[in-house]
Amino acid sequence: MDKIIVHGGKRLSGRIKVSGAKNAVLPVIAASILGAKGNSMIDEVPALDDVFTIIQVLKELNVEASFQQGRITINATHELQTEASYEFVRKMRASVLVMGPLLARFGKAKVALPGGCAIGSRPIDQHLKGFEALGATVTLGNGFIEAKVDGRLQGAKIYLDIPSVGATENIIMAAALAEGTTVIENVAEEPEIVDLANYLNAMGAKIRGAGTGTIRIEGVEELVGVQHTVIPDRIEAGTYMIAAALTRSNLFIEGAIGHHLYPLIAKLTEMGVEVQEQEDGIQVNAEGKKLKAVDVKTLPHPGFPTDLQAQMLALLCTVEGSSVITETVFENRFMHVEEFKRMNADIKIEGRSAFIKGVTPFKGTKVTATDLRAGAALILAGLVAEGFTEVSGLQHIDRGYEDIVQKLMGIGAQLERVDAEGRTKHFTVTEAEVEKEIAPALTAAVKPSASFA
Ligand SMILES: CC(=O)N[C@H]1[C@@H](OP(=O)(O)OP(=O)(O)OC[C@H]2O[C@@H](n3ccc(=O)[nH]c3=O)[C@H](O)[C@@H]2O)O[C@H](CO)[C@@H](O)[C@@H]1O
Ligand SMILES: C=C(OP(=O)(O)O)C(=O)O
Repeated sequence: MDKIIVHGGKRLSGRIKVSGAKNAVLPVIAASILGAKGNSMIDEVPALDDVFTIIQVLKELNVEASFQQGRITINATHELQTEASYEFVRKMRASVLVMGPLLARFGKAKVALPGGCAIGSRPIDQHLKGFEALGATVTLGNGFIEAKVDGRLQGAKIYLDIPSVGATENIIMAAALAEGTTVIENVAEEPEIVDLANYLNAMGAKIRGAGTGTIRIEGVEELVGVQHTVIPDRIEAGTYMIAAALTRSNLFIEGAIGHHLYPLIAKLTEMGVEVQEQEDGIQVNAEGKKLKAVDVKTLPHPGFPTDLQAQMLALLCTVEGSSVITETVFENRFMHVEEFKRMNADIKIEGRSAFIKGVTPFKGTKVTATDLRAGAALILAGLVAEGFTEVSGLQHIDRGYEDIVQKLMGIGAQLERVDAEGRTKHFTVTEAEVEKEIAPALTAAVKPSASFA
């Protein structure tokens, strides 16, 4: 298995470019299933394992999809299969997002039950409650969930118990083709929901209120494929903003949108980091600054994102004093704490809170990414650690960070990716490599992994 070896102690400087958002592109690709006419063309698509997985899911459904030069072209105009196998849902929970579009367009969808994962049990009851409210019959058995409706789904009033991102996405995709009006209350307000609604509206849907707590959808009879450019990845951007703070550097995060990152900007500012929003990105300057300890509580947007919790924890270890991070979104998202302790961190977990005592002089050692963001956070800690930090578990990082090694090297970090024999892997995911490495994987009907490993 590959590893990333980070040589700590290098000051970072310059510009780092943000890729298209993983969490926006996945629902957008799933929504392309709704295009009964024409091709969908999705631009700024990052070359990530999760993207390759969702393309494989679509191919399994008989959708035509190709990925070239950051653009995915999708044709879903013909009759499709309506079953998504465990193979893919197990690999990536977001595969469950094909359920709403399949149910809306073909009146049936069967998707493997996702099961638990490293950050929590992650049920999908709110998705299913939404489908049922729209008139579908939902049954569970043999590890699958099946939803069926005779004729069209019917518009309904739905209240989500939790503002779930996935449930909001699945239900708006289903309701887009329902007969009549659907009003969903207590929905997720994340920027990725707005991006999905913009894409669906361009396809011909009538969705209002995305980005607020209530979404109203007038169902239409048909949607057509269109071009759409995915928003920049606010979590990747936030990870690099935290990298600037953690290494006490001055970095420009190209493409980052301030409006999507206010909870992080507020915390960094509170800590004493200089953050300046500019037209084409965000400047983050922590050079020569003595940063302050702060408390952080993760919440649904516009609260502090759980997907930046591990990275923030790494940063707070480098600050003098006591900080508390409270994780309210996922019940088990502190698995990385044990790995940070291996690097010398002084952290105690009590219930849903991590009590951090700084300053930690991080020491390089062997650590394992327990999930995607934990992996990125360990790399960040490695940037300031004494000696070498060897991060394994890269299958998590490959799900969500495009070219992380090359990008960090571009701003002065010293790190490399090595294979099991210790040979350096020099690659940027160039278009040629996407074609060479990924295209064959996409043509295989079912392939366990499309990673580079
Ligand atoms: C692909 C994608 O976009 N993933 C993001 C999405 O995940 P995802 O859409 O899975 O996250 P949700 O917003 O659905 O989950 C939030 C919380 O609600 C619970 N829940 C969710 C649905 C449900 O039916 N019942 C239920 O109890 C979950 O277990 C969790 O505790 O939002 C999360 C919260 O911002 C992010 O961490 C993920 O990166
Ligand atoms: C938790 C994440 O993703 P997913 O919902 O796909 O597991 C994430 O992006 O940090």
